[in-house]
Amino acid sequence: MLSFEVNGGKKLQGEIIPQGAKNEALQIISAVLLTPEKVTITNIPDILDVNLLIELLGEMNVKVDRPQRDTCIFQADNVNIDYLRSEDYRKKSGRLRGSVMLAGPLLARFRKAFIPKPGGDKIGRRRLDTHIIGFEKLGATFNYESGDGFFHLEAQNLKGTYMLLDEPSVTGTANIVMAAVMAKGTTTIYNAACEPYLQQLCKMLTRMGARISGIGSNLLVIEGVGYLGGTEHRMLPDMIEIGSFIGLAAMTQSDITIKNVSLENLGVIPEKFKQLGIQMDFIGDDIHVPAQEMYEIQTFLDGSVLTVYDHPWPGFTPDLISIVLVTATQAKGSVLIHQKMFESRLFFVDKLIDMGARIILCDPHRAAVIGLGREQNLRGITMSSPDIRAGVSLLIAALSADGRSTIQNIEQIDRGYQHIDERLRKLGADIRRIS
Ligand SMILES: CC(=O)N[C@H]1[C@@H](OP(=O)(O)OP(=O)(O)OC[C@H]2O[C@@H](n3ccc(=O)[nH]c3=O)[C@H](O)[C@@H]2O)O[C@H](CO)[C@@H](O)[C@@H]1O
Ligand SMILES: C=C(OP(=O)(O)O)C(=O)O
Repeated sequence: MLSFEVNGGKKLQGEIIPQGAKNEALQIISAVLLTPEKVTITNIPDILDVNLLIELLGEMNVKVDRPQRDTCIFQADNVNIDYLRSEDYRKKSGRLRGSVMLAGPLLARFRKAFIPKPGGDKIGRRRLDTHIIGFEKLGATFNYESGDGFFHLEAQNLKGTYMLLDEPSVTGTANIVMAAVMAKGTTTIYNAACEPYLQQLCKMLTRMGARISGIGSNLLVIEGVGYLGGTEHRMLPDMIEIGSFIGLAAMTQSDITIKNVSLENLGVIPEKFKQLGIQMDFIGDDIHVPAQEMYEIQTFLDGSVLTVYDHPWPGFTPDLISIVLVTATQAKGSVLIHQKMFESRLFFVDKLIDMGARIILCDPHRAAVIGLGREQNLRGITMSSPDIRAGVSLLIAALSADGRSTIQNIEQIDRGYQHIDERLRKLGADIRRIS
């Protein structure tokens, strides 16, 4: 098990370029299965989850040429579907959430798919109902085999229909969209998720020949087409990494410029960090976070305590709730953090409390943070990273803390943050990867 050893308390300085977006990459790379032609994808993040998905495609006989680390040329002209029934596939795909999105394109193109119990963060119940019910509405039949733990899906003909999703599931919407692009007739998806990840997917599919309207909204209308062709696609910068770097800069009193952030695709993210009192300058498409001694959490207009909660896009993403929480521990003032979507994502606060943070975990979904206002620094400790975003939050805490911290189980962090130790060292951090 790998760990990070961090000597905290150093002020960082410099520029950092965000990686390509993890959650977009998982959708986009799954979509290459929709065509036998070449698809070139750039700005691919070099992270565990994405590399594993690329490996899975390779095992399925998809040709993968990686001329540079951030660029892949895929060609799915001779796909081996049988691999999907193998023990190897079950094991590997069970290590990431994104593998579930292979099902939509496989159904669309090969009329059958298998979904093993997907992996990803253990942050609460993560059901697949939206995916499966959506596929069923398009005409697929499924059966769950408890013996092998697979959902088996089949569809002789996929037929467009109207559907109102029970919740705007991100991967669920992506899956249904990919299944519907080659269905017969018109599919209308209401209560669709509309994160930039999905907007990017729909734009890519459109370039491949799909006919999709309503992109960016929660009402997608898809006219099925008979064939999709090759294309090129460039991933947006990872908005979760960008938010993480804003929190990191404020918490460690660092002067950091986050380059090429694609501000227009960040939604309310900068605003939420502003509500914590963090000063930012927007220079072209860069965000400059100047070194700041103090940041003071705003109140609501009537003077009541601020609440930061997650909500489907264009609301605030649940993937930045842990980062906001840790950043608030050194602010002046108080905030209630409400993680509505996932029920096991806030338990990491016990480690922050051990480090000296003032936090009351009200219940699994809510934590009240009473900012220390730099009256005292956090103390370095040994801790383990329970999930990807909690892991980075603990890393931010460790970088700001007095003394040495050890963060174990950093595979969780490596799932989604590219070469994070190297990149932080370039900013002046004292961080080492140890085994
Ligand atoms: C690979 C990938 O893209 N992962 C992201 C994706 O996961 P994923 O697509 O798995 O997450 P879903 O959007 O399906 O939903 C996540 C959870 O939130 C609940 N839920 C969802 C919508 C809603 O309106 N109310 C609600 O309570 C669901 O029941 C589920 O438990 O979206 C999540 C929610 O943004 C992110 O945390 C994950 O990083
Ligand atoms: C929860 C996350 O990822 P996944 O859905 O891949 O587990 C995340 O990126 O914060």
